[in-house]
Amino acid sequence: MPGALLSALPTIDFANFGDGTSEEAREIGQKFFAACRDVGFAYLINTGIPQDNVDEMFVWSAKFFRLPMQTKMKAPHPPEGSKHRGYSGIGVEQVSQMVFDPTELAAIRAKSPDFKESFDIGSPTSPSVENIWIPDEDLPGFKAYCMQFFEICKAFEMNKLLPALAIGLGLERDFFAEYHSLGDNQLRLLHYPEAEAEVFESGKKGRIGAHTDFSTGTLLFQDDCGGLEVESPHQPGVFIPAPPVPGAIVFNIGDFLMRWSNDTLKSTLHRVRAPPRKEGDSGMTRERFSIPYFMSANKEMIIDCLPGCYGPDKPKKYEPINAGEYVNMRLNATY
Ligand SMILES: O=C(O)CCC(=O)C(=O)O
Ligand SMILES: [Fe+2]
Repeated sequence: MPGALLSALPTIDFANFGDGTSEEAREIGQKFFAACRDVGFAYLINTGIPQDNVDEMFVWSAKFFRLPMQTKMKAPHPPEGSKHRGYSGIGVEQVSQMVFDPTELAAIRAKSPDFKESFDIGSPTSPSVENIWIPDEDLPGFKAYCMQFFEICKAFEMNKLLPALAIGLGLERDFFAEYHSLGDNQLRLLHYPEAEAEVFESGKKGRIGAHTDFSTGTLLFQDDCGGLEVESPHQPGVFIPAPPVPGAIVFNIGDFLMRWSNDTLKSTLHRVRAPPRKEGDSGMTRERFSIPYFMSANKEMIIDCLPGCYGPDKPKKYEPINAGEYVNMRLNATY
């Protein structure tokens, strides 16, 4: 029973969600909504995403990151943060929390660089940004599998996840569909290399600093290394472990949906730390792989406060905003 292994985060079981029209589906939606409102994070189980596909994506990710640097650099991430595609080497991206001032950003980067490398992939039909691939002969099959996995995530998003959220919010099952119809999402392969435990303990290097995600929500697949932590909903500044659970996907709300919901749903701070040393360790902290899939609204959509999230007792806190402008503003601050 996976539930017994989980941390303080709630678990949402999609087994009986079906097409989202049954009474059981309504209950799943309500439970999911409560998790997004109270914690902003949940483990999702029985999503219908086959574990074999997830495992295979991790195999491809490891093959990609093991390529020589000069091969990975055939698909370099452009300097603009908003063109979030291709390979970023160690130290290129520094996650920061709502800091937009260049001097302040430079100071954060210099202090404790996120020790990770990443490869970003978007929809092949994205109207705004094109994918950047290494030549297929350098890793035959890689591009095809990434695209297949992207579609697997998108199917779960469109057929189950967004409908469950809509139902939980008391909206029509398909409410979010037109806002996310273009699937302008981002699949990100992440690799945190191994290093001496001491460099993490002394703060010379970090894995990923505390941050919130920008967009609607994130599906996060992690390997068995551990180290993901989520800010406690009850104690600000206290982080609770979100350990890997076989077969479960971590889900979290992003800032965009928090704003859209008039702060009803929570975009919660999270970070990745090196797992603590264990007796008999060699003094090296092992490498870690993870694969977030960020779900975004179509860039041209203007979003105003979600129906049901405002009223006489809860006035609208935010002006309507264009989805693309919002996300670009956030992305440009990370490069
Ligand atoms: O590597 C992880 O588990 C977390 C990654 C993450 O939070 C992110 O990329 O936004
Ligand atoms: Fe994140």
